[in-house]
Amino acid sequence: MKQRNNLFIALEGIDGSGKSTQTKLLTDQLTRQGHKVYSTFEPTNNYIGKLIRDILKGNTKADYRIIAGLFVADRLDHLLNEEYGIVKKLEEGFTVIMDRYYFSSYAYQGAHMDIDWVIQANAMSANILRPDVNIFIDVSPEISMQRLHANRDTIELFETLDNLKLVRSKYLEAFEKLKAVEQICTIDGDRTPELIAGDIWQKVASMLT
Ligand SMILES: Nc1ncnc2c1ncn2[C@@H]1O[C@H](COP(=O)(O)OP(=O)(O)OP(=O)(O)O)[C@@H](O)[C@H]1O
Ligand SMILES: Cc1cn([C@H]2C[C@H](O)[C@@H](COP(=O)(O)O)O2)c(=O)[nH]c1=O
Repeated sequence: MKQRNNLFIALEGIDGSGKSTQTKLLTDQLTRQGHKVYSTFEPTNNYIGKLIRDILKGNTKADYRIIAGLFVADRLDHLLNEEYGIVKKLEEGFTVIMDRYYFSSYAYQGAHMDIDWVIQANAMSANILRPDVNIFIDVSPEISMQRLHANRDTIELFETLDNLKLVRSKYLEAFEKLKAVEQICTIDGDRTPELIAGDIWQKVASMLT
């Protein structure tokens, strides 16, 4: 197994699976251990990400193919931007934690169009940077919907029970298709944040020098 001091970690899961919660817990843990950490997310808050969020809220209408293309463009900017790009952050020695990366496109856009097309459309990002590990927080869609309704006033475009069931199945399909080239670690997310964080830390610690 590759052991390095700064890693590129992608956290994946359906809406409400606890990615933001676990990003924070992992950031705190790594920081306590003396690592420089850059935590970030997709869709970004930059110019393309803002347009995507407008579409997700229902304020702007767009065809699914256009949404898929916007995620690809947002991702390339997120990788390559000279100011905030992840490639630069890794070169500077940061461990980068991503709340969603290209497996989110495979699962969410793959739920509405040919998954192989979505994988092809993201090939440039995969060639630039493949995560050292994709951590999939696997939560049942029913639990995830309960969490979203308990904690949010608004529900976005993809956040229905039927869609989240479909998205979860597309994550599993994408992992199966790409298991030869991707590092995938599945964590049972139907538990307390502390237990989930413990398992994530065990995986990450095993990859550090
Ligand atoms: N293991 C857990 N058990 C119970 N509640 C949780 C757990 N993890 C997170 N939550 C709560 O569920 C809600 C969603 O969590 P969080 O925002 O971390 O998920 P997310 O995957 O980032 O969501 P989204 O994809 O919608 O941004 C939050 O209110 C959070 O406090
Ligand atoms: C990166 C990415 C995200 N999405 C979807 C998944 C969520 O429903 C929204 C917003 O993400 P958040 O974590 O809830 O803030 O965007 C997607 O469809 N495709 C993607 O590539």
